[in-house]
Amino acid sequence: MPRMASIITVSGLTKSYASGFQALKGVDLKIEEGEIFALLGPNGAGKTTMISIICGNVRATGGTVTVAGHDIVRDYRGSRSAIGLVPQELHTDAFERVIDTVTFSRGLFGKPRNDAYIEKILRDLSLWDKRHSKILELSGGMKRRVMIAKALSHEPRVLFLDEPTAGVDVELRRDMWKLIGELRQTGVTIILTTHYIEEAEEMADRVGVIDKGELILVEEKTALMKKLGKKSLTVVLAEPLAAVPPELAEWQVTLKADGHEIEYLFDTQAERTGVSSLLRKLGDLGIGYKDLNTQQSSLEDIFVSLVHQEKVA
Ligand SMILES: Nc1ncnc2c1ncn2[C@@H]1O[C@H](COP(=O)(O)OP(=O)(O)OP(=O)(O)O)[C@@H](O)[C@H]1O
Repeated sequence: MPRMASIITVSGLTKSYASGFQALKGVDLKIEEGEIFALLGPNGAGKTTMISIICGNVRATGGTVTVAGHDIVRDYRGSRSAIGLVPQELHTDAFERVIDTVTFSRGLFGKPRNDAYIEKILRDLSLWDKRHSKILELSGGMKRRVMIAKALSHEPRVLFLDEPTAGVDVELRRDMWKLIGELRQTGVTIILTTHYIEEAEEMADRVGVIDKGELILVEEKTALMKKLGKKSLTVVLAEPLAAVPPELAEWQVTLKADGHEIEYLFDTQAERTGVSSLLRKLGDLGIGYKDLNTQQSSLEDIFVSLVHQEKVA
C-alpha cells in the first residue's frame, strides 16, 4: 500500500467510566487516509468506547485525538463534520421518507443543500428507487443502507461502521461487504468494528486487535496472516491408534476422530516444517495412512490465539 497521510491520530487515549472501570488504557493509533481499517476485539474490549470518543459522543479521560487535523475537543465541529457514523442500532424515524431523512441529516451538519449529491449517494446505495418510501416499508438490508446514506450525507472523509453486519444473514452480509468495497472507491476512509473475523479477513487493509482496553496488535492484514499463519496437517490413518506413539513426541501431534486421525500444526514460514520427517517417521513405525490434507489457519485462529495469549499472560 502506498504511504498515505494519517487522517486520524489517536495518542495515549484513556477512558475510565464513572464506575472506575478502565475501558481504554492508553491507545495509540494512526489511520491512513483511504484505508479500510478493522478493529477487532471480544465483547467489552473497548471498541465502542473508542469510536464514541473519536466521534465526540463520549469524553476521554486522557490523551488526544485529531481527525482530519482537527482536535476532537478543541475543534469538535471540525472533527465531527469530517466523520460519518453508522451506529450499531438502527435508529431513524420509521414514518419518514428515505430522501427526507437523508437530506435532513445533511442539514444537521450545517451543510448547504445539495440535491445532486444526495441523489448520488442514494443511487450508489441502490436506494434511489426507494427514495419516496417510508423507512418502515423497507427491508432490514435497505434500512441499513439508509443509515449509511445518512452517515454519508454531509460528505465525511471518514466513515465509522460499528458492527455493520451484526445479526444479519449471510447473504446480506456479503451484500454489505460489496457495498463497503464500493464505498472505498469513492476515497472515503472506512473504520469498522466487528467480531466477525471473516469480515475483517474479507474487507480490511489493516487490522487492529483490542482486548481489555489495550490495542495489542496493529498490522496489515496480509502480513499478519502470513506472519502468524499456521497450517494443520491431518493424517487419516489406516488403523486407529489408542494413543500417540512416544516416537512422535518431537512433532507435538494430537489424536483426533477417536484415534482415526493425527493432526500436526506447523508454521508455514519455518524453513523446515517437519511434514516430511513426520511422514517418514510414520512409515518407519509401520503406521499406514489413507489420506492427507492441510488447512491454512484463518484470521479467526490467529485472533483467538492472540486474545488467549493475553489472558494467559
Ligand atoms: N457508561 C459506562 N459505564 C461503565 N462502564 C461502561 C460504560 N460503557 C461501557 N462500559 C464498559 O466498558 C467496557 C468496554 O465497552 P465497549 O462497549 O467499549 O466494548 P466493545 O468492545 O464495544 O464491546 P461490544 O462488542 O460488546 O460492543 C465494557 O466492559 C463495558 O461494560
